[in-house]
Amino acid sequence: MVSRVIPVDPFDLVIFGGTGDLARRKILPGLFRRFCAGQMPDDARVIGAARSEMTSQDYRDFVADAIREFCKPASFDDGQLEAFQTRLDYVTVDAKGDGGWPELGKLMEGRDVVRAYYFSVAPSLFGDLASRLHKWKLTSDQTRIVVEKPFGRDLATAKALNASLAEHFDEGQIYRIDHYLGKETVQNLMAVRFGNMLFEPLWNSQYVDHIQITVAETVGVGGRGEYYDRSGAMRDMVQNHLMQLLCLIAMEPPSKFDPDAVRDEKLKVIRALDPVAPHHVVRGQYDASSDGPSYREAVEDPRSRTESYVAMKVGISNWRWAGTPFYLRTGKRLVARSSEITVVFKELNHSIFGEKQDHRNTLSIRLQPNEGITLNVTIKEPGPGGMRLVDVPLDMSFADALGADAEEPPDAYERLIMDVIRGNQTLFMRGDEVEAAWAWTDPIIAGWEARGEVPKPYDSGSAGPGDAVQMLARDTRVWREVKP
Ligand SMILES: NC(=O)C1=CN([C@@H]2O[C@H](COP(=O)(O)OP(=O)(O)OC[C@H]3O[C@@H](n4cnc5c(N)ncnc54)[C@H](OP(=O)(O)O)[C@@H]3O)[C@@H](O)[C@H]2O)C=CC1
Ligand SMILES: O=C1O[C@H](COP(=O)(O)O)[C@@H](O)[C@H](O)[C@H]1O
Repeated sequence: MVSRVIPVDPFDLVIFGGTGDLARRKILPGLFRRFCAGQMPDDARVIGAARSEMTSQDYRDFVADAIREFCKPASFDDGQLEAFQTRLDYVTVDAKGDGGWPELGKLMEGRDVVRAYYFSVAPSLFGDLASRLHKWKLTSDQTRIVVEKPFGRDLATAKALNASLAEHFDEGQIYRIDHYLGKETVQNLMAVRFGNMLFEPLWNSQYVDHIQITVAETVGVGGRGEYYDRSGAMRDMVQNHLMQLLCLIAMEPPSKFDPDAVRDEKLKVIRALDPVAPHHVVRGQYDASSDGPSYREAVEDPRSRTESYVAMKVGISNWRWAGTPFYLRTGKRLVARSSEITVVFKELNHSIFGEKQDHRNTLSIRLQPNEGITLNVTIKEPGPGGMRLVDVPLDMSFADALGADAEEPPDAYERLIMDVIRGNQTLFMRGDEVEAAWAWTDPIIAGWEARGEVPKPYDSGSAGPGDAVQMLARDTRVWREVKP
């Protein structure tokens, strides 16, 4: 397969928080992979910025260490790494003070290139960075800012953040990252829905019984306990990643694949979400196991009421989906790392084969691992046993289908950063979308707090709390098995 690398314009990318965890694990290795793929023009530079005192040479060494640690072994050679290092600079900058800003300005002076500022710092610094970029005249029409999650912790804080960014930047310059939108299969979801005749006519409550969205993780909260315990699965995963998946699966076809057409349709879905009744939500918290501490041990709070798991039944009140439930679940320390969306079609209303069997078509879109799509269809059981029906998968793994020599798809962060440089906002959240998502999430969280709800314990390495199974059983449905 011929590799298709679409070149981007020359750029200066300043990473505020260039020494942090996200920069080391995702942003810098991602940029290096794009460099190796030939997508970084000669006149493109990456500038790390943080409070730590270091020289540009120190930073080049720091980045090389990060790349050696987080890029797949043997996927590059030292020559490539040395060439990438020549594109790196570093400035000591304090987001809360004036130190370092003139030096940053000097470094960027006189360069007629795209300017992108990646805010990879704590959200409390986003407003400081925006106003100091403005104060030190480091912005122009060519400027873009990339804002990490979490984008607020509720509607009020998200509105305040939108307002503070809007003081200095137009909406067209603000790139709110949701890295799930950069995943290969998430974009494939749109290709499958809107690039085929086959599915769209059946994509509604007349033919779809229900839809399941699962994002299961094996990892716990790790070193991010302090942040996570203030957030929980609802704020950390549902309000953003699962909400985006729900939007893409449920939205109307946009008139074209452009940023506002797509984001308008997603917004309509969020605004059509029903309020969620308390008995349609299950919250869980993982227990200790032989290979790891309990949630409460991990966050060092023996009474924490924060959920590491949430499952919910969601309704969409619009013409297409009224009556079709969407079941969402996500959690940490589960049995497998497995993210998938499954569309479960209705049973046939009459069987000509004279036997009543539960045969349903399902379409599963696997996000990770083993990205691909499986369509379950009913056929005759092979052999002389008469007309007995059996369900078989039509399975397509993208890796197999595209061939062993297919180029490995860019990871979510590298794809999204290149979209920032290109000025393409399709895979980024618009301010009104984020606010609408919080407006739906806030009352659910407020209800838990008002009722003093304690999450249900679940075994690490399990599929989550039994109550989530009961929630579907009440609807005579079952969750898909969580398997790697
Ligand atoms: N890590 C992850 O997996 C994920 C992180 N995120 C988000 O990304 C952002 C960064 O997270 P993460 O990298 O984990 O955080 P870290 O705490 O690891 O890094 C924070 C960075 O900010 C710098 N910094 C802190 N204070 C200032 C300041 N006053 N002025 C300038 N720089 C400052 C730090 O460097 P120094 O101390 O030298 O100034 C460091 O480079 C956060 O918004 C987080 O929510 C989102 C998803 C996943
Ligand atoms: O944003 C986040 O996502 C990760 C899961 O991302 P994935 O790409 O590994 O599926 C999650 O672990 C983290 O808590 C959350 O902040």
